[in-house]
Parts: sequence; C-alpha cells; structure tokens
Amino acid sequence: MRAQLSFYRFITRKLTAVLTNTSRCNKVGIMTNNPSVKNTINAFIQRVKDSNPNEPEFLQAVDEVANSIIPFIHANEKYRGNHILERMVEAERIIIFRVPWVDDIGNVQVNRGYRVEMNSAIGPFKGGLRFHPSVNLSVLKFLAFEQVFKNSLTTLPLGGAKGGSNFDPKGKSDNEVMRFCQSFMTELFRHIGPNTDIPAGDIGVGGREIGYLFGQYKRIKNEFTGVITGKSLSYSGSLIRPEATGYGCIFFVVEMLKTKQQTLNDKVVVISGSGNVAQFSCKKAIELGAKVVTMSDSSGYIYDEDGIDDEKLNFIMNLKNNKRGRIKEYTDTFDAKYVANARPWSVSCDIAIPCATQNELNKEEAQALIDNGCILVAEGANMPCTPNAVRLLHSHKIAFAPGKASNAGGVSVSGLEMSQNSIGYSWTAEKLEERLLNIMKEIHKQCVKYGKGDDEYIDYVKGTNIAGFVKVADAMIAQGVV
Ligand SMILES: NC(=O)C1=CN([C@@H]2O[C@H](COP(=O)(O)OP(=O)(O)OC[C@H]3O[C@@H](n4cnc5c(N)ncnc54)[C@H](O)[C@@H]3O)[C@@H](O)[C@H]2O)C=CC1
Ligand SMILES: O=C(O)CCC(=O)C(=O)O
Repeated sequence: MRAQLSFYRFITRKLTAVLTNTSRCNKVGIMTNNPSVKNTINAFIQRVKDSNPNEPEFLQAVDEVANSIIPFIHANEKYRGNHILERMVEAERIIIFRVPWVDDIGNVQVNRGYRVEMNSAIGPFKGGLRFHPSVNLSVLKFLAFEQVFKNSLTTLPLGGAKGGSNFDPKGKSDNEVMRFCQSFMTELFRHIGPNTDIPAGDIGVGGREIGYLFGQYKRIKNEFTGVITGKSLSYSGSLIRPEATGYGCIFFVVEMLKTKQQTLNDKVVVISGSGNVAQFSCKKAIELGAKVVTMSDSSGYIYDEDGIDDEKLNFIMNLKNNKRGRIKEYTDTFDAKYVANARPWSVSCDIAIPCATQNELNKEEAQALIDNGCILVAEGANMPCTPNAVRLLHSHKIAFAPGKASNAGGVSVSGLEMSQNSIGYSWTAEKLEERLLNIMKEIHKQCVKYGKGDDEYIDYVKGTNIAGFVKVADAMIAQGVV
C-alpha cells in the first residue's frame, strides 16, 4: 500500500513538473520528446512489469498504449489525477478454471480455461474466445486490454474482454471438440450473460465451436438469449458477421489509401494466415480490384504470382473450413509456389495485411517489405507486428494501421448482432455492410483526428490509442472510483 502511494505521488510529481514545460506541442497539444514525460512513462511501465511478471505479450501491449496515452494525459488536465491508466491495466475480473473432458478413446484430458474481463466502463464485457496451445494468461490479457480500446473506437457500447483455452482443436474429431466446448461452457456460463459478458470467436473458435458453446449455455440456463455472437443464421446469428473482420480491414485500407489519393485497384497485396480474417480480407480485396498473391498457415505460405481469384479462394475456404487441411495442398490444384516454414513478408507487394497471429512480422521482415516497395501495412490480426517492426515502419513514414483500428469490423458487427438479438429482428446483408463501412470510416476519422502530425503523417497507433482511451476515460470518471 505504501509502495503504491509513493508510486502515485511520484507520478503526480512528474506530471506536475512536466506541466511547467510548454515546449514542443503537436496538433492535439501533446508534448513530445520531453524527458520528464519519458521518465513518467518508464516508471509506469516498470510498475506494470513488476506487478505482472512473465507476461511479455501483455507488457508489449501496455508499453505501446502508455507511450501514446501518458503524454496525452499529461497535456489534458481532465485526465490527470484520476489514475485512469493505472486502473485500466488491472482487469476488473479474471476467471481461471479447469476444463476436463474425455477423448474418443476414453482417456480423460484436462485443459485450462480463462476469461479476462478487462473493462466494462462503456458497456458489457465483449471479446472473443481463443482455443490454441499457445494460450496463456499473458496472451489473453494483452488481447483483452487491446479489446477495450478497439471496442471503444467502434462507436458502440461495448466493454472489453477475451478468453479461451490452451486446448488445440487441430486434429480433434467433431465429437471431441463438442465435449471440450460443453465442459468449457459448464464453468463459463455462470460468469457471462447477454447484459454481462458476451463472448465470440477468435483463433480456433469458428462456427462449429460457437454452436457447441451456445447449445450448452442454453441447456444449462434454459434461456435462448444473445449471449454469444458469431452464431449461425439458423439460430439468431447475424448476416455479415463471418465476413466482418476481413471486410472491415479492407474498408479501413481504402480509407488509408484515400489519404494518399490512391485506390486498391491493381495493388499487389500480401496476406498471411488462411483463417476467417485472412479469407474475407482476401475476398474483399479481390472484389475491389487488388491482386492477392499469398496466404499462409503455421507450416508455410503459398505464392501465386497470377493472384488468388474467387475460384481459388473458394478452394482455400473449403480446404480450411471443411476439410481442415494445410495450405500446401493449394499447390496440388493450382500453379503456385509453396515455401515451407516461412512467412510471406519477403514477397514484393504494395500492401501487407498480416492476418494470422501476434508477433508474426518482425523488424527484418518490415525492412524487406520497405525494400520491396510496400506503402501500407494494415493489421488484420491482433498485434501481428512487433514493436521494432512498427517503429521501423513509422520511421519510413509507411502508412501503418494497428489491429485495434483496422480489425475492429468483427466486433462491430458482433455489436450489431447483439442489437438484432435484443429487438428480435434481422437486418439485411446490405444494411449491415453499409453500417460496417460507416463504422470503419468513423474509426479512420478518429485516428486522423488524434494521430495526424505537423508533417501530415498519420500516426494511426497514437490516433487509435487516444481516441479509444478518451471514451473509456470519460465513462470511468463519470462513474467514480469503481
Ligand atoms: N475472427 C475475428 O472476428 C477476429 C479475429 N482477429 C484476429 O485475427 C487473427 C486471426 O484470427 P481468425 O482468422 O479468427 O482465426 P482462425 O483460427 O480462423 O485463423 C487463424 C489463422 O492463423 C494461422 N496461424 C495460427 N497460428 C499461427 C502461427 N503461429 N504462425 C502462422 N500462422 C498461424 C492459422 O493457420 C490460420 O490460418 C487473430 O490474431 C485474431 O485475434 C481480430 C479481430 C476479429
Ligand atoms: O466479435 C467479438 O466479440 C470479438 C472479436 C474479437 O475477438 C476481436 O476483435 O479480437
């Protein structure tokens, strides 16, 4: 307690000290390169590090936000003294639970389940579930933390959360996946609800898993409610939700290109991943005239110099969504190169869209993209670019969109699915796609408002973080110390 008090006093002293220094303000009044602010940031990050040891992904996400937000807090009196960011890095609640299940040969298996309920200041907890062997507390805390900012940007009343398990659906039968999902929900159900916490999909959680999870919730609670999004249309899902993250990402890219007086037409696009986000980013990019030349999975990537067209993309969708095969099999049917154990960032392109997982594009790979003429990188995945890669892209003035902004289309349509569930009505695909487009345009506008520098370069990282922060911070201040 004493240590906490002296830390807060230290931060307050630092902020007061730098307030007297009025040099070097940018367009939104934020002082940059001020050594006192830098010290404040470093002290804050050290504090978070000390209280969250062995959580590198969470620290990485906090570090990025702190570097944007602390200078902003310090330039805006309203946000000083409330310890908003200190509160935002503490989850409101974290649930960790055992998930026992029986495999097809009768062996008992056990996995660990999680739900990180990060912040409910502006709405009920909302965010996906990830089933992947790499899942741990650090990964889910980083995802939940980012979700708070992302959901705030969507213009919808959604708090932030994330959950999942180290269960690996790869290689499991449908029955095994079903038994796992039923066991997972048998604990999770008591923590969620349509007005409390509304999970959805993420890596390893698609339509099949959402169906099993929803079915078990309904069975236990004896209630048919909009407790999960990403549901199938046959049981109150929303049109466009499967497409939303990828389509939204491309709509965001179009807005970014507009600032350069360019369009997607004839642009060469490199995409990583071949799951939900990758597939629908590819589909919309093709529709808008781009040539998509790569897709990948955790074993390697395919390079199709002629471009992936609708027929080839349908093949990939069937391969990944139904046959659950490997991307290499593309080359059995189509003329393309397969590169094993590698990522696609050395392929020459105009635009790169990483859509697989966190930290999948490092500094050397960013350098390769720059050397090959890439002008824009937009994150379809959550935090796929390492901090060094982002710094390099910024230093070369490459347009760079963080996932919190560019992949917010998925959760946005989840929010629209919740609205449709609550009024018992289904909107048309056209209306939903139009809403999605407008939300992505609005997010872009907010990024420009807070991220455009004196040299006209748009720092989307700063823009995203500040715009996302302001709404949550205002709500937290209004609600008192809770
Ligand atoms: N599904 C959604 O609506 C949203 C997803 N995201 C993010 O997008 C990314 C992809 O998610 P989904 O497409 O939903 O998942 P998915 O399970 O449908 O696809 C994941 C893809 O990533 C690949 N992958 C996984 N681990 C990998 C690794 N270590 N190296 C290379 N490739 C790897 C898989 O092979 C697969 O192609 C994740 O970062 C997720 O958090 C973000 C916003 C919304
Ligand atoms: O649709 C949702 O609720 C969550 C999507 C998600 O997990 C994400 O935006 O990373």
